[in-house]
Amino acid sequence: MSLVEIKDLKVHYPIRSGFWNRVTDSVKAVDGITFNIEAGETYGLVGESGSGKSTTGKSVVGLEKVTSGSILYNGKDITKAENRRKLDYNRDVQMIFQDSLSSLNPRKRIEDIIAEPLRNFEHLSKDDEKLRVLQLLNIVGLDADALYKYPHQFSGGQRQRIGVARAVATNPKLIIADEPVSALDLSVQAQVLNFMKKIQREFGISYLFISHDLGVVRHMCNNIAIMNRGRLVEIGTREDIYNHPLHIYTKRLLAAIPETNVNQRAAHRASRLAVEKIYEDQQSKYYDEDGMAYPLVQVSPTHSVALPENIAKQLASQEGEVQA
Ligand SMILES: Nc1ncnc2c1ncn2[C@@H]1O[C@H](COP(=O)(O)OP(=O)(O)OP(=O)(O)O)[C@@H](O)[C@H]1O
Repeated sequence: MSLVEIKDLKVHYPIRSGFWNRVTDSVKAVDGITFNIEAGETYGLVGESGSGKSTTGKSVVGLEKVTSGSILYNGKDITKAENRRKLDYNRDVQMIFQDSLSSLNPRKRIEDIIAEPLRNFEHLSKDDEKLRVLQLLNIVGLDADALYKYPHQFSGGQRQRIGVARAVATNPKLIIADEPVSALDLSVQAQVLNFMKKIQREFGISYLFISHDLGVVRHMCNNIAIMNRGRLVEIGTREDIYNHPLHIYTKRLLAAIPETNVNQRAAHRASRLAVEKIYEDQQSKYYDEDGMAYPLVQVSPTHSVALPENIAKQLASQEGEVQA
């Protein structure tokens, strides 16, 4: 059994219009996605803005009402509030947000911000609580003088590390990290990601790592799902996605990773243009008549792509993949 099993999850937002404010349509933010997260792994959920990643993340933490489908945590469906209560789910599953300035209360000192989940769930003595907060600050590489400061007195990278410390305070099993480093400079990104990895090793945490950037996800994730307009277009291991991408949408995301090596820039630009040309010429091959992704088809034990079966198998064999 996987730690988390997401099965045919749908989150549709009603659109109301007219004098009677009736529901006339819906935004299919998440439209039938299925994937599993194993204990101790980092699972990447990647797609452009608006593809439904945050809605998925919020559904897993229980912040979003699910339209249909299930989210099993240790085998229990946590889309039902009574199961969340029974399982101590709010303690076991935490979230790290992209924007640390607005997700950390500006009027509270760091000591109180990090202690908040402890106060909700652990009920420690004042001394034990302070000791625990100091340990957590230490884990994310911050000094004791941070205790009495406010969020605005820190850099973006430091604030994100405070967000990580707060998220791990209750020893969670799963952390939903929604674009945790997108707002940071490249050098600071690496620092925060390293802290997240260190904490994962120490505490055996699983991450659902949400990002629009396949470049960031590469060094973090064992398995990756690519999301496009509420559906999954490709699922695979890191090797499958980076070395044998099959869907044009995945190839476009890969081509969008900035090239840092100056000598490679011309070649990188040429391959990006080539991918864009394939996208323009062959879009209809990759999407159904409504412009939506097809259901996923398995092409190897670890790799699935959203294409008609014959095309999926043909592309996979061109890539030299073992067929399921
Ligand atoms: N509360 C809401 N009511 C109506 N539509 C919503 C709501 N929340 C999200 N949406 C819509 O659902 C779709 C998916 O949004 P979501 O925020 O999950 O995407 P995302 O991939 O996380 O993008 P971003 O990285 O920009 O947040 C978008 O079209 C968005 O406008």
